[in-house]
Amino acid sequence: MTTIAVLGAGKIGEALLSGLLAGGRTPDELLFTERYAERSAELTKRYGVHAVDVPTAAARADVLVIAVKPQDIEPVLTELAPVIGADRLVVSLCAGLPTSLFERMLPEGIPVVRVMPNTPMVVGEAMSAISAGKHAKPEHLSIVEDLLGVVGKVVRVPESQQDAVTALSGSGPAYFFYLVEAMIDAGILLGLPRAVAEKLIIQSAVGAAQMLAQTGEHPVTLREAVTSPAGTTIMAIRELERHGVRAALLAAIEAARDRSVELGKAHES
Ligand SMILES: NC(=O)C1=CN([C@@H]2O[C@H](COP(=O)(O)OP(=O)(O)OC[C@H]3O[C@@H](n4cnc5c(N)ncnc54)[C@H](O)[C@@H]3O)[C@@H](O)[C@H]2O)C=CC1
Ligand SMILES: O=C(O)[C@@H]1CCC=N1
Repeated sequence: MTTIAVLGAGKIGEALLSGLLAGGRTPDELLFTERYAERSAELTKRYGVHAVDVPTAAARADVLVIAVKPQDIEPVLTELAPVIGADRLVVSLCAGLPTSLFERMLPEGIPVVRVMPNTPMVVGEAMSAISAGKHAKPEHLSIVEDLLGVVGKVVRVPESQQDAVTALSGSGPAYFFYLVEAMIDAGILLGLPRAVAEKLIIQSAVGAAQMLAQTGEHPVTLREAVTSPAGTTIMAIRELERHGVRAALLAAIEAARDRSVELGKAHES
């Protein structure tokens, strides 16, 4: 039985714990550490998973998943370094932080796998990209693939691509939520009751996502099928182009990539 400890059970840490439980893991295979006692109590009540301190997590868990904010990484690694055994696997979910930071702060030879997941983990639909650090072997990548395969899809990427991945799929759900929020507002503008607008847009988003996932058709083909000559859709597309929505997305995702690079640089020695 592989025991997994999540160090820092905030939004993504909780998403992982709940996704693993929904995927068939039992609470006794999972542990977490948390800075705030109130948060620990809340998670234990909700999931039956126990909060421990870092030495206990290092002693009992085979896989230590680090899910604190990048800005909070150093105290966690300082606490972990003296207590971690050589047979443990460290998995970082932290945006921007290179595996070299973990390798530098932890004892020599500890395998580290960098992961960029996303929050659809809570419904078993995460997209996670994984990269091996210098001491991580193919079997370590396989362990992480098996672990995250329970909560969604997993791809392997070179670590040099992780900042781009972070901007695309790590932050990606937020862009879709933003779009949905704006489209619901448009429904309100057109006089629909909020509940109706929400239902229309959420189901349209689910349907469109399922079509993308299941048909294998290119998004352009799917969009063209909705866009009738001199119809309604092309009038909306013209406005989206006029307002530079495509260019805004390119610039937005580039800015997210740049921020990921910057978060990593803040911890360079
Ligand atoms: N939220 C998201 O959609 C995603 C987040 N990530 C990454 O996951 C990490 C966590 O992000 P969130 O969950 O959004 O942040 P969060 O702030 O919700 O969670 C971080 C948790 O770590 C705890 N913490 C901080 N220092 C600690 C310490 N020394 N010991 C124990 N617990 C400690 C905090 O109390 C908090 O509950 C970040 O590095 C972020 O880049 C990655 C992919 C997606
Ligand atoms: O916004 C952030 O920094 C984190 C990383 C990817 C998604 N959320």
